[in-house]
Amino acid sequence: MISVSQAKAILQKNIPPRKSKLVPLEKAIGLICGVDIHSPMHVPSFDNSAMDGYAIAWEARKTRWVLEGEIAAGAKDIPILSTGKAIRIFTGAPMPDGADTVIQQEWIAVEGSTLSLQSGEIIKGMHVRKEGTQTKSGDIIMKAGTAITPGGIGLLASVGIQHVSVIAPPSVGIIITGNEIKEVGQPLEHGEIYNANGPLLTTYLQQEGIEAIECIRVEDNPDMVRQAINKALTIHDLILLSGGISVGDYDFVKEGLEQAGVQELFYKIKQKPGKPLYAGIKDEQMIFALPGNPASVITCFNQYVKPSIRQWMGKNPGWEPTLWLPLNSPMKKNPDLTFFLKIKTHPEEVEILQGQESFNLIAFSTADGFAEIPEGVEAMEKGEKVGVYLW
Ligand SMILES: Nc1nc2c(c(=O)[nH]1)N[C@H]1C(S)=C(S)[C@@H](COP(=O)(O)OP(=O)(O)OC[C@H]3O[C@@H](n4cnc5c(N)ncnc54)[C@H](O)[C@@H]3O)O[C@H]1N2
Ligand code: MOO
Repeated sequence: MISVSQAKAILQKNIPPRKSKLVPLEKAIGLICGVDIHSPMHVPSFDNSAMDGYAIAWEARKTRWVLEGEIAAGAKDIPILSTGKAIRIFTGAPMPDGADTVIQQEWIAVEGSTLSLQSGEIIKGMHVRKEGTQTKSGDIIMKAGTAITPGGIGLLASVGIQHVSVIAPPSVGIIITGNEIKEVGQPLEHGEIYNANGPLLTTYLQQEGIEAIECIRVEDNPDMVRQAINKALTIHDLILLSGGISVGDYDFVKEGLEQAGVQELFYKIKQKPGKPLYAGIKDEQMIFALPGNPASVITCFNQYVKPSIRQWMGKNPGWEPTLWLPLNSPMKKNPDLTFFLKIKTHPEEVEILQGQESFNLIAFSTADGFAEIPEGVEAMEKGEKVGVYLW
């Protein structure tokens, strides 16, 4: 069996190569920009007013103008400014030829068609947003590797970009094994349980920005498990299996993966929960067989699958704890294993929640992360700091 850090190091070295794809702008949120993006236009694309006020040609010590005409935002017929005159103008409206300065209306008194300056010092060029001052056509406006935010989408939309090349999220096939599993909505017979792993894995993947998810169920039958694996390998980049990876007589996942030509990266980690985790690769595909207990699935997903996906997608993977906080109670454990404990964080401390068994999901109603208690540690005192992974 390998340690948690060895398993993570193996995964980090074996993430398949990235692929890129073109997506509509509104689908790019949360994804990583795949190439440097150049602006196809100047921004602003025309000189325009930054204020509601009056467009003038600046002259030293001039304080009176004759008003003629107006220009609203979006106006098509733009008058030319005559010498000594002013044109009424609004924020975002194109500047008229002949004008170089805008005076905000609060500084001006209007009497008939005469404008007089009441206060303020007019600086040549003030309140004019000049063409190309934000961005020149051809400038790089977003670098490859940037996480695309709503603000970034606004920037790209502002230069008329409709599609953006991003690092493609992997397409994922989930295979849920188990004769005892029923879907929510079906009646349960004695000995049966509801499928928790399918919905939790699907929604974890959705949170990572993955839309191409197929989730199927197979019985604990070696031929059916093998066929499901082979089919998933023809379609998906990432395959997640739930259950059937331990040593029972009805655990057929490992042999199914071997028969499908998957190369094992590791099997079994010195950890609790999730000890019998399997990871493998085939061509440019990655495969995880997650131990069926739901809390083991959640732990293994968060510790190994999620960081692998994030690294694959060019994001910050989060292989290590993000926070160190003191325990609010002492704890004891088996020193041969790393423990991942469901926790609730409080402003200054960590609470270890009740129900740490691998079958027990109750802690997830309040948990906001895991604490990692490393291999080698047998006991911890109240107040000792633990590494925390928040969801
Ligand atoms: N003799 C040994 N037995 C077991 C060992 C061991 O080392 N020696 N390891 C235990 C550990 S640790 C784990 S974890 C489990 C992993 O078992 P499998 O991956 O083979 O999973 P299953 O046996 O199929 O299921 C385990 C458990 O989880 C429930 N389950 C399965 N799928 C779902 C689902 N989709 N939704 C909700 N619950 C699910 C299933 O009913 C079982 O109770 O092996 C131990 N045994
Ligand atoms: O390792 Mo298992 O996931 O503890 O029950």
